[in-house]
Amino acid sequence: MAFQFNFSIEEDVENKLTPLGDGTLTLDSSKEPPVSKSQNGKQDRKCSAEPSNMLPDGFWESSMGNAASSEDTDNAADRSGDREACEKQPFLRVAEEHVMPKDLNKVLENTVTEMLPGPHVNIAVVKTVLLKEKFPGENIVSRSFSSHSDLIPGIYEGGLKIWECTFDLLTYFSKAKVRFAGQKVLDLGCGSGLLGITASKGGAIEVHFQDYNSLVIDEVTLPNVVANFPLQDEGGDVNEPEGKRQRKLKAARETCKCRFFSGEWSEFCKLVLSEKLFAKYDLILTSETIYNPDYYSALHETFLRLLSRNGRVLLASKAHYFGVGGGVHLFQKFVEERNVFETKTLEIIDEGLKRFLLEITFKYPS
Ligand SMILES: C[S@@+](CC[C@H](N)C(=O)[O-])C[C@H]1O[C@@H](n2cnc3c(N)ncnc32)[C@H](O)[C@@H]1O
Repeated sequence: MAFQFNFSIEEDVENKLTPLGDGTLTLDSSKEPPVSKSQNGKQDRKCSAEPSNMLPDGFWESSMGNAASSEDTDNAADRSGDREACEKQPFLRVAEEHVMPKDLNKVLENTVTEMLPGPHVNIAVVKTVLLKEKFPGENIVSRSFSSHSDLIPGIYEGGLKIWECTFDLLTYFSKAKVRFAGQKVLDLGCGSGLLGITASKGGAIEVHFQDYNSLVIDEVTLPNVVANFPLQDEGGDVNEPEGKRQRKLKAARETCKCRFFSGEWSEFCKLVLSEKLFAKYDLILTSETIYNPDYYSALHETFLRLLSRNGRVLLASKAHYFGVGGGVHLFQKFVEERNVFETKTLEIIDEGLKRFLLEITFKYPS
């Protein structure tokens, strides 16, 4: 199955892309093993804030503004400490919460919405047109295009497009009649956010979306969520038919129960755990997030710290990721060695590139 892009880039921008230097990896494992362009297959990971030359002016500041508005003073102080620590350790991209904009129509500006093809009925996907004026200079989109890579470790982790294991999990949800009702769900490494959106539509009480890149959250995840719960109150027309009013209320409730975070996993953990009333997740959904063995420790720690004792992780992955070296068996071995969780194979999809669906639960639930 070919990967489906849910963004496009203005032609003019594409024409002006300049080739990148070392450090990019291609993960298009559906055809042939990709080539690592760097000598050691890696690039120094950059710290916290998007490097200023990769984002539009004011982009970082605006997401900082969002974060500040959602945190109390103590937490904000903690976070600034995190930022300093992060500046010293260039491995951690600091986590931020992205607040849902009040005017949801703005979120869908310059986008075209389509229904997801195939058996995954009822999910709208936004095709985002990333305009040159909005993202001047170099950014993760142009870097991804210019380097012909699906990710740039530590800079762009692949969330701009929908990866095929997402479709495997969506299919599994319907086949296995996975229940979301009443659950607190995390879509970890969400990209398009289709897993979390499905959970929300299925009655989850709260859904959190996390992606490494703030651009992905703002330009892909959030628009997709809004496109799936599009109605909002436009001023409370008293003559509005009851049915329409009820639908608006329902849509508003759906969007309210979603929260959005960007940042590296251990930073994300710190951010959510800093909330006094944080309740752990009943269900963590995660697709194509075990490609890089360097991240296994942070991922395992995230499950450990954020999953409720009786909760479960549903993880979808290719058997092996050429070029980066991760894959199902390596990750299962890593989990076994830590002896905290057990993994169960739910399904093996053996068409094209072999893919796995795993369930991960605590070995000793309380
Ligand atoms: C290959 S993409 C998959 C996106 C999406 N789940 C899908 O299936 O379409 C991997 C995702 O994992 C997240 N990710 C990978 N490594 C991460 C890390 N160390 N910290 C935080 N997020 C990470 C990225 O945000 C990215 O969206």
